[in-house]
Amino acid sequence: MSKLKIAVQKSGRLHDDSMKILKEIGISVDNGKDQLKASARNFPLEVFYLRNGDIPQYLRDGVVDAAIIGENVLIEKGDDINIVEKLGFSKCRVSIAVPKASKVKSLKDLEQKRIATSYPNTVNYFLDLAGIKANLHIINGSVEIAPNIGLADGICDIVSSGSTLFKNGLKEIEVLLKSEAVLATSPRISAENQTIINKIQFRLKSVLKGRENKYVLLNAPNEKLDRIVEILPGMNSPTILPLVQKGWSSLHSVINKNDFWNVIDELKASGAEGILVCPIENMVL
Ligand SMILES: Nc1ncnc2c1ncn2[C@@H]1O[C@H](COP(=O)(O)OP(=O)(O)OP(=O)(O)O)[C@@H](O)[C@H]1O
Ligand SMILES: O=P(O)(O)OC[C@H]1O[C@H](OP(=O)(O)OP(=O)(O)O)[C@H](O)[C@@H]1O
Ligand SMILES: [Mg+2]
Repeated sequence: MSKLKIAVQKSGRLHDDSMKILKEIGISVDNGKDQLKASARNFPLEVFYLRNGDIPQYLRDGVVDAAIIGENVLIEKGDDINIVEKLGFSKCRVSIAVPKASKVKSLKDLEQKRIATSYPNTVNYFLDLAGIKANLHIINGSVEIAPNIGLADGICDIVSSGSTLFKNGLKEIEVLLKSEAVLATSPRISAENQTIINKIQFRLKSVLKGRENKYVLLNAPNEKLDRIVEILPGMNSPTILPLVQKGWSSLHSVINKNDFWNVIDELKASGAEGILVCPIENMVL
């Protein structure tokens, strides 16, 4: 039986969450700190632990069939690679930043300026769109230091909290793109391995949907139930079961985790008691 070869970052920001999501979809693999390859124990899958930046080439060549990778790296190096599913972790943006005192306010002001970056294709794409010509200095790390040492007038790099920019006296002037970890596939994937990816995608959707929602249980007097049902924007009609205590019922519903905090006060004011909110592991739709 064919095994799907999937690349996961060997170490770095994507590694732990990538292994965690594989585990959450029921695939057990040895963690790769000291090894480059591992087989799943209960699924036709082989994991290759690789550098994030090398993965687009491996996908293109068909050396691996699929990968968990930062979307920003695919935009930079893999525009022919298919994104199957966004995974909701390692969220960041790729932005242009300049020293706080700089007069550069937008892409337009970068004409003939020096920009340090590890993302030359991305920067060039956006500069071309804006009709701007600038000089790129390609460096592989510590990009934020470049303006301070006189190497560049601005930078293009990953921003998340913004603290690295802040510590280096830089301000973000333009967000070029937003990124998160994604499941991507090789253009050379076989039909047989595509069916394995389809299974993985189905499981991922169930886990990701579960993460977005909470299972809510509460008790309420029967005469208050209609109002409470109105407040709860449930997936389907909620389940209502009678309690031993006469005139009271227990109500169960699935609710978006963000919506829950918006309605909690109203639920209490409408007579809901003993409210329990539980995580959902999987939501199969
Ligand atoms: N500060 C951050 N916050 C959130 N996500 C980030 C951040 N920095 C990077 N990422 C995301 O995580 C990915 C991996 O980043 P990391 O710094 O671990 O590796 P790398 O140096 O890009 O890759 P390599 O594995 O090739 O050494 C990036 O491509 C990006 O998608
Ligand atoms: O906005 P922030 O939350 O400060 O995050 C942004 C920083 O995170 C990344 O570096 P990382 O820590 O991955 O170091 P690296 O350059 O060694 O990859 C990125 O290259 C930025 O420098
Ligand atoms: Mg990094």
